[in-house]
Amino acid sequence: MLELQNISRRFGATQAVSGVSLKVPAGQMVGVIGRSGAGKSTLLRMINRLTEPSEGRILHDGVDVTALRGQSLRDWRTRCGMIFQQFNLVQRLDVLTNVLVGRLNHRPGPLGTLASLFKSFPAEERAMALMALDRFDLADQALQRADTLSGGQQQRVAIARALMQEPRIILADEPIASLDPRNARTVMDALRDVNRRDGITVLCNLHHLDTAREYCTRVIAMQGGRMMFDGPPEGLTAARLREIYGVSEAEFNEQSAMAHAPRAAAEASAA
Ligand SMILES: Nc1ncnc2c1ncn2[C@@H]1O[C@H](COP(=O)(O)OP(=O)(O)OP(=O)(O)O)[C@@H](O)[C@H]1O
Repeated sequence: MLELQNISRRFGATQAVSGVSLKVPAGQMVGVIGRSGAGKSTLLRMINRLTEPSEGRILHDGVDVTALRGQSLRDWRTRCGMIFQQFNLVQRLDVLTNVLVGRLNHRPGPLGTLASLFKSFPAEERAMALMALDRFDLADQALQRADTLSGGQQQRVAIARALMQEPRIILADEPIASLDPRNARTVMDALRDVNRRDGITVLCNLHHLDTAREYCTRVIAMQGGRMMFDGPPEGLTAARLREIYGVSEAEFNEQSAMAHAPRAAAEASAA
């Protein structure tokens, strides 16, 4: 169980997240929706402590995550895989090595350079990485450079890399905001697969309510740093959505798409 107790974060005069409390039982797939600037990224980043909360506590299975330091904080970050909008792969390295990078936190001692590392991964870790790639139909691309893949493929490599951490939770920060609809679907399918087959809790920032509705059993709607709704997607009716955002669902989706239009367009032309 992941529990956020009255979590807030300020950046100067900006209240990015304001007094959010929620409990997420293990194995849920939760969609966090909201417009650009609503506080979605800050909320997720506080969970693995990439961003420090200004106030409040985060507990995981009773452990106070907000108090962790040093190795125990690194261990917590290993248990919380993070997926970013821009994939964050090492572009010049091959796909398999990128996936193996997810294993680095599991080994003590100095790391050496990434390129020279490959040979030092034990055969079982290399097999584990290949299986993770195969599961997302990427085994044939294992030895290609990461920058030769489409955005959807790169994001699935990032999910495979996160799986190598053997996480309990995956935090996906706008994982499909840069992708065209076809690639977006393959990435959401991959996240659903790790949620259902591996029982990994998934928290996923999304712009479109229809994606949350299709993939998530629980939706959290953020607006101005506050959590305005927390419940099953069918509870977020047209009337409730208008109450929160002052617009229809079509207008909400359109505004969200426009906020990320340049990135999505660049991705579509690169694919
Ligand atoms: N490091 C930072 N320094 C200053 N302000 C920040 C920082 N990170 C976020 N903010 C501000 O906090 C607010 C919430 O930002 P956040 O990125 O969490 O929103 P979001 O809902 O994820 O938006 P988007 O969909 O555009 O990613 C915004 O006003 C943003 O400008």
